[in-house]
Amino acid sequence: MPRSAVLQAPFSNPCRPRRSVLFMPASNARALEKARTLAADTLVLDLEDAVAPDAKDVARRQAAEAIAAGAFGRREVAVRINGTDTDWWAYDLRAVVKAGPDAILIPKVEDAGSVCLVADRMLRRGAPRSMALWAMLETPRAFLNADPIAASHPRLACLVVGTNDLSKGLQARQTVTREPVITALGLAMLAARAHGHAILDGVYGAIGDTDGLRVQCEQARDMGFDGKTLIHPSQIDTANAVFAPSRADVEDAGALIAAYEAAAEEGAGVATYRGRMIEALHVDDARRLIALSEAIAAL
Ligand SMILES: CC(C)(COP(=O)(O)OP(=O)(O)OC[C@H]1O[C@@H](n2cnc3c(N)ncnc32)[C@H](O)[C@@H]1OP(=O)(O)O)[C@@H](O)C(=O)NCCC(=O)NCCSC(=O)C[C@H](O)C(=O)O
Ligand SMILES: [Mg+2]
Repeated sequence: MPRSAVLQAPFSNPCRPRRSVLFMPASNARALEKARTLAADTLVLDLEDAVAPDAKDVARRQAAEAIAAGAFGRREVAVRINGTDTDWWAYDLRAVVKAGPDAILIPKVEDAGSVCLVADRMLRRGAPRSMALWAMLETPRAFLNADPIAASHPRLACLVVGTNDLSKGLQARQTVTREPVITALGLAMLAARAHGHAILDGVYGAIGDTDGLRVQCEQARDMGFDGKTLIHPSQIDTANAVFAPSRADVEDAGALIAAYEAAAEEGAGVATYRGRMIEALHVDDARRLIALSEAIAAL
């Protein structure tokens, strides 16, 4: 590959910040209304586990009405439908696809077939090409099948890890630092990036524990996750701060690019910057970081 191509190599989802991805039960009209005022990058209107069986009809209707009414500004809006092992998911799609969410999130995906099943039904319901499909990995089998799931369909754009259901399935304890699920997080991360997808971390259930939330956000950011799924508005600021490049990060990235370009002018393919070896790959990463920072600023 010529060096110019390396320097401008594409990277996954360069311009869509997903630092904070807030779930809310679509049966909760107050939460749907409040979401329009919150600083979350993405909203997930839940039709699945946060909605009681008796409230599924109301939730579907409210989700569709809220999306059709709009006023979500630049926030991305996804709908989590019920799993393909239920009687509800097809009704969910029938209600919400025509309202035009940005994405449909399928919970408890265990194989490529269920992604294709939902994708086919979305097509039949008239979903535009721009409507993405996201898949939640939440069971031991899902993480073992992460690669075929990630490769399953061109509409698939994002993986989301469900660490509550995973911990249940593993009979693992939920700890702040997550050693019991770190292998699964790594498998999901490998599969997402191998196929150019975004990837979001699981929720942190201790709503008042900002320190614990920050630890998990920093861990996820360092692993490469794009952001964290959240359950309460009080968690948004922490996720937004941790997953955004700092001003110092952006300045450092700009200086690194300048140092590399100066060395490249001299015909070198490798240089040193602040005592570190830098190559074209570091320039790609610096460009990604700057692009993310600019996209956040544009919000
Ligand atoms: C957990 C909650 C039920 C708590 O609700 P509540 O008691 O109403 O909280 P507060 O009184 O502190 O709320 C303060 C105000 O904020 C609004 N609010 C609260 N939560 C949300 C929200 N998620 N989105 C939007 N707005 C929200 C309240 O309405 C109050 O507003 P105001 O009237 O102005 O005072 C509740 O937070 C909640 O339902 N959270 C989301 C639960 C959910 O969606 N769960 C599903 C996702 S979890 C998951 O996916 C796990 C995964 O599957 C896995 O396996 O790991
Ligand atoms: Mg779950």
